[in-house]
Amino acid sequence: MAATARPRRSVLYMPGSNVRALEKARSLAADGLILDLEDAVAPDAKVEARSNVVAAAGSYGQREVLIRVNGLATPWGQADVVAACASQADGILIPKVESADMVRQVEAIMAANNAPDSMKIWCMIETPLGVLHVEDIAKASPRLGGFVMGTSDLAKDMRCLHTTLRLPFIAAFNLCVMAARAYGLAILDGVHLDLSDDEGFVASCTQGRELGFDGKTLIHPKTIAAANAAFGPTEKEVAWAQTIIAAHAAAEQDGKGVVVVDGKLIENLHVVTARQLVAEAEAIKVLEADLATA
Ligand SMILES: CC(C)(COP(=O)(O)OP(=O)(O)OC[C@H]1O[C@@H](n2cnc3c(N)ncnc32)[C@H](O)[C@@H]1OP(=O)(O)O)[C@@H](O)C(=O)NCCC(=O)NCCSC(=O)C[C@H](O)C(=O)O
Ligand SMILES: [Mg+2]
Repeated sequence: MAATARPRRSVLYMPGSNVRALEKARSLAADGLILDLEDAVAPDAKVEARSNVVAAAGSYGQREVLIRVNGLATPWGQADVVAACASQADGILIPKVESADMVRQVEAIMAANNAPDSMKIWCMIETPLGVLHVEDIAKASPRLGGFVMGTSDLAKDMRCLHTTLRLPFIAAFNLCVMAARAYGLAILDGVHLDLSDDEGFVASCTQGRELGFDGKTLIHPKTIAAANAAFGPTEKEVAWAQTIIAAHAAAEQDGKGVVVVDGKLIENLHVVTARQLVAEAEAIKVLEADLATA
C-alpha cells in the first residue's frame, strides 16, 4: 500500500498495560493503532506494558501500528525505543518532541539496534516549543513518518481552554499541517476527551478534515465509525473524482489543458487531488477486506 494512500481516518490509542484493549483492537475498524507506553500507563506498569506491546504489535494485519514510547529523559524511554526496534510496529511515536535533536537521538538508537528501514519515527507535537520548531522537526530525519497533535498537553502548556471551535489551537494546527505537507508527512488531529459529547466529536472531526488532517486520534472504540465517516471520501466524492479524471483525460486527448464539468473549471491540479482521493478510497477497501478476514 503506497504510504501516501494509507488510510489514517481513525487511529486509536490504547494503554499498553491493558491486555484486554490490546486484544480487542484486533477486531476494531480503526485504520491505525497507538500502543501507548507513555501517559496512559502508570509507572509501576511500564515494564510489563513494554513487553505487552512488543508482543502485540505484529498482530493487527495491515493496520498501521505505532508504539508511543516514554521520553528519552525518563527512566523508561531508552529501553522502550530499543524494545520497539525489535517489534513489528510500523513506527515509534515520540512524545513531546521539541527539537530536531530529539528526533535524531531516537534515530541513532534505532540505527544502533538494527531497526528495519521501513520503521518510521512519528512525533507528538504537544508543547509550545514543539509547535514553534515544527519545520526543523519535519526535516530532522528520513525516517520521519508523521505528526500527531497532542492537544491535551498543548492546552496545559498554553494555559488555554478546550473550546467547541478549538480557536486556541488554530495557529498550531495550521503551522503543523503546513510543515507536514511541505515535507511529505502524515498528520493526525488530537483526541476529543469528552466521550459523552457525540455531537462535539463529529464537529471536531469535520473541522479536522477541513484543516487538512489525515485523520483523528481516538481514545475509545465507540468513536471509530464517526471518524471513519468524517475523514473518508464519500461515494459522491469518489464518483465526482472519477468523472473529472475521465473528463480531463478526454480534454487532453483533444489537446486541451482544462475542461468544464457541471459548470466547474477542472485543471490538472484538481486531477491530482482526485487521483489521491480515488487511491485513498481503494486503500480503504483493501484495509476493510483485511479486517473482515482477521
Ligand atoms: C477511557 C477508557 C479508560 C474507558 O475504558 P472502559 O471503561 O473499559 O470503556 P468501556 O467499558 O466503554 O469499553 C468498551 C469496550 O471497549 C474496549 N475498549 C475501551 N477502550 C479501548 C481502547 N482504547 N482500545 C481498545 N479497546 C478499548 C473495552 O475493553 C471494552 O471491551 P470488552 O472487554 O469487549 O467489553 C479507555 O477507553 C481507555 O483507556 N482509552 C485510552 C486512553 C489512552 O490511551 N489515553 C492516552 C492517549 S490520549 C493522550 O495521551 C493525548 C495526548 O498525549 C495529548 O497530550 O493530547
Ligand atoms: Mg500528551
